Amino acid sequence: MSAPHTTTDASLSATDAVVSAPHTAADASLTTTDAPLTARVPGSKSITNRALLLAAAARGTSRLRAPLVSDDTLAFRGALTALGVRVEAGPHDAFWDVTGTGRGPVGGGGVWCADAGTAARFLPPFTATGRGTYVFDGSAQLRARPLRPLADALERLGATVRAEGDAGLPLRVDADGLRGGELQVDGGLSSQFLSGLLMAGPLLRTPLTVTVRDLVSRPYIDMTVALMRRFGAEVTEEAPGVFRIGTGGYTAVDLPVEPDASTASYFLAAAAVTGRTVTVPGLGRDSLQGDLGFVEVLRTAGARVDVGEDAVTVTGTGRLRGGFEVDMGAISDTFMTLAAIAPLADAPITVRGIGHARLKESDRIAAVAGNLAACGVETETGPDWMTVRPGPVRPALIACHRDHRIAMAFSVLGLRAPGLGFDDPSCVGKTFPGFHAELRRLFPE
Ligand SMILES: O=C(O)C1=C[C@@H](OP(=O)(O)O)[C@@H](O)[C@H](O)C1
Ligand SMILES: C=C(OP(=O)(O)O)C(=O)O
Repeated sequence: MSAPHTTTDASLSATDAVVSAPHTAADASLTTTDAPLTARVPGSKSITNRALLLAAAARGTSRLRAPLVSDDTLAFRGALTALGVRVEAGPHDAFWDVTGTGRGPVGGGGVWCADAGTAARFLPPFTATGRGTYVFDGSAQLRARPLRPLADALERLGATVRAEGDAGLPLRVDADGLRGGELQVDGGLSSQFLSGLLMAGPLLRTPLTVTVRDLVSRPYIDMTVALMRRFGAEVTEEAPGVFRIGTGGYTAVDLPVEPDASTASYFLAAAAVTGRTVTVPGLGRDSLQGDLGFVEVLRTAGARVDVGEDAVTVTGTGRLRGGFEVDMGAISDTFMTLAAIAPLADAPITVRGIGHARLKESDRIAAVAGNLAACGVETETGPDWMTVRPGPVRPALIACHRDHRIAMAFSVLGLRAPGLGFDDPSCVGKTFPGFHAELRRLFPE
């Protein structure tokens, strides 16, 4: 399997799905003559939290350079610390040194996951490879998110798991190591179940073969496999969706963390709607993050896009083209970035394949539709799609639903639509506490 080039895969699926793109009005008031901007985008949440886990499971001390420092990664780090893993931060969090034991944790205890889906889905399999009783819990928001397919899979590998909530958390894991063998897992609600099981694989007593059905968010699995290999694991995809993992464990590494591609989507979309040029350094064509494929959607919408070796640049062309449909199932964290700016386009835009986005920090289809309605924008929605019609955007109070991406996506719309307020702007801290300051630095009022 050629793991690292997920960006290309995601971008192909984004552009392939385009069915039509007729164009009409351009906004002549926008120009591209202003100075190019460079966005300071912090580290990838998904890479930081995977690297924390893999380093905790590895033999030796790993150095994670430029990790993301945000609510989600601090929750993940705190949970590992509670499990007895040593994490030492360098000056200004320039790096985190993580000392692993080469096996699962022992001793048991409570594990607080806060709002972090990655903590709730990656840490139970890790603890199950160790010994002791672990009780996982998190915020009311995280308690509402599904965990059952993961709990069932861990039971089949020999753990005793009790899910106390309707969906998942609180979750109790009685651990005494896991056996390998053949395992089937359903990936239709979230890819994170499979990522958690794959990462636990090298710590199992015998080799594991996992077959996944109905997988959403596939690029995150490619990221998981690529990082497992970086930490020395033997993992192969023997047939599409069939993964075999050897029992050789992990070895410590020195790992630079890329800037977060989902976070970059807001600044790149800002370029598209303002007619400016925005570059994000450190995100290039070899990125591990499928969400970089969002730029192909911006290209379809009329922006100029350059994905270079070590940077991505988007230039707005003064018009946002609509009149297309796009499947964003592989990169669903970025669908709100598109949907929030879609009223500015010259024709309707339809996003498909995003049913699983209803199971995140909020029901994201409903949250976007509700906020666009408050702005006087027409939408239509279905179980896994939404259409946004162009039209004037009136001032409104955006309901963030404690969802960082709702706040960030609608902030981009706010660059072109005056009078948007936010009921909970600080919820951006889940992945980028400095988001509003950075957007204001680049686009002063
Ligand atoms: O594995 C990961 O790091 C993630 C996978 C995705 O979730 P789903 O697989 O539930 O879509 C994504 O939405 C989330 O922000 C991070
Ligand atoms: C879905 C998200 O987070 P998680 O699943 O990691 O909580 C997200 O960051 O958009």
